[in-house]
This record gives sequence, structure tokens and C-alpha cells, in this order.
Amino acid sequence: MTSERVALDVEGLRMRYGTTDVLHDVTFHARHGEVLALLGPNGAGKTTTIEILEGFRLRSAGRVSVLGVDPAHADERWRARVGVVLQSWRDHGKWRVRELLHHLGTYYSCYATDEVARPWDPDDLVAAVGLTVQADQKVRTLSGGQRRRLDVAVGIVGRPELLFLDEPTTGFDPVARREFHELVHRLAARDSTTILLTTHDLDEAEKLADRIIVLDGGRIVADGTAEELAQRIAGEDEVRWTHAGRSHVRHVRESTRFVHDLFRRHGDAITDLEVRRASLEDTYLSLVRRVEAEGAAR
Ligand SMILES: Nc1ncnc2c1ncn2[C@@H]1O[C@H](COP(=O)(O)OP(=O)(O)OP(=O)(O)O)[C@@H](O)[C@H]1O
Repeated sequence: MTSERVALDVEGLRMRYGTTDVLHDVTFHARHGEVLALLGPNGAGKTTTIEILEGFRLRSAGRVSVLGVDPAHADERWRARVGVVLQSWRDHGKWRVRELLHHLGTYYSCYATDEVARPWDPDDLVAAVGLTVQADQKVRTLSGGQRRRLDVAVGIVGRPELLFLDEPTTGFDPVARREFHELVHRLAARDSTTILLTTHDLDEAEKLADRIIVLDGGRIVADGTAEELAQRIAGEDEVRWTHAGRSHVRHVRESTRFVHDLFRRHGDAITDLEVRRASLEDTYLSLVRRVEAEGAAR
């Protein structure tokens, strides 16, 4: 469920490491309850952006507001409203799963409000991330994918209003991935949690995100829904059909009109008609290649 209220507001964000600019004028926003995927090649600036929004890294310039607060000057009360799942987290090996979540949850109880009961009940939380069977196991005995599920549980134990997920499903098996996607949908739809995630899995971005932002070389090169980006960037749909026993394939910009003309000309003689819109992967690859070609031409 998305609302008009802005949860994330980033304008003219710049980051410089030494003498190298790695973010140039990055501007975007997210409404409450929106799921945003940040995509881009290695080194594009995704983690740097997320770390600035989390308040872990100080920006060089620009305006950033996260839940109405500048993360560079945020306090504990703000931190309790924000959940973070980092790329890797390797502590607390001796703790048992439920015990650890119960313990971490106690830090959030003083931030409970009339609207948000904090923390998440440990039994409900282990069930939500699919760790009920492992609830009494020591953390160090979990498999890689189970550890990642626990990372997600740690990130949401305080029932955050805004959740940052940096490559959340690395190491998940297909069942865990599907369950995680359902959890993200539930958090956004039922609890109106705003979610910003980075991923290299384009299928995952397409399934989860209301909106997709592509960063390349520290600049935003695309921002929109998967369909909008496909229309704007990849542009062409693939139409396949059979006529008089022969298979045909054409790539066209306006597939609805093309199919209409096809039927007007050949009527019922057309069989096996299939229209395939550009996937996010097609769109992403054509966008990144275009940006690289422009960079090489400069
Ligand atoms: N602490 C640092 N000091 C200097 N340069 C850094 C530092 N952290 C990141 N960089 C550089 O900033 C750029 C952006 O890095 P960042 O980690 O944000 O990219 P990313 O999009 O998250 O990449 P990946 O997909 O590989 O995780 C890279 O060129 C990287 O080398």
C-alpha cells in the first residue's frame, strides 16, 4: 500500500572519496509503503548511497531526508524506526536464534507507539522468516541461507517504518527466495513499510519493486516502473506467430497495432500468436550498454 507521504527524499546527493567523485547529483524519492529497487553494475554507487541514507556514511554534498530527518544528525529514536540488513553480518555465533531476536528486540520496546507495537514477537518473527525449526539452534550452526534469513529477522525485529536491504537474497535457495519475496510484499502491503533494496537479481527486482532506479557510474540513468523502463529503453516487443505452417518472429515498437494488422491481413490463418514484452533484464542490459557506449564516445 503506497501513500503520498514521502519517506525518502534525496536531492543533489554527491559523494567524493579523496579526489574521486562516486555519486554525482543523485536525486530520487520514495513514498511511504513503496518498494524501490536500486540496480546498477559493480561500483555504480549503490552501497555508498544506502550507507549515506542509513547514516553510516557522511555525504559530501546534497540534501537527504529519511522519514523527515537528516540521517547525518539522527538520534536513537530515528534509528529505531529504520531497519538495516547489511551485505554480511557474522556475530553472535553462540546465541540461539529465538534468544538473540528476543534480546535485540528489548532495545526497541521503549520506542513502541500506539500505532506500532515494538518489538516483533520472537516466535512470530522466526515464523515470518521461516526459521521456526531452527529457533533453538545456535547461530553458528545455521547454513548460509538460514543465516541470511536471520539477518533479515534482525533487520525487522524493531518493526521498522523503513527497511534497507542490501542484496538480501544472496545464498537463498528457490523456496527461501519465494518466501522472502512474500515477506517483503506483506511488509509493504500490510505494515506500509517503505523498502529500499539493492540486488543484482533482475527477476527479483521486477517481482518486488514498485519502482526501479538504475545507477551507473554514480549517476541515475533510469527511474520508473519496470513497464515504463521497458517502454522507454528497450522499446520493442517480440511478436511470434505461425502462418501457413511457417513460424515468424518480428521485433516491433507497437505490438498491439502490429497484431491488429496481422489479423486484418490473415485472419484465422494466424496461429500460435505470442507477444513478449522486454523483460527487465533486456531493458537493463540495453541501458547499461548504451551508457557504456556514450561513456566511450565522450
Ligand atoms: N571507502 C571507500 N574509499 C574509497 N572509495 C570507495 C570506498 N567505498 C567505495 N568506494 C568506491 O566507490 C565506488 C562505488 O562503490 P559502491 O560500493 O557504492 O558500489 P556498488 O554499486 O554498491 O557496487 P557492488 O555492486 O559491487 O556492491 C566504487 O568505485 C568504489 O571503488
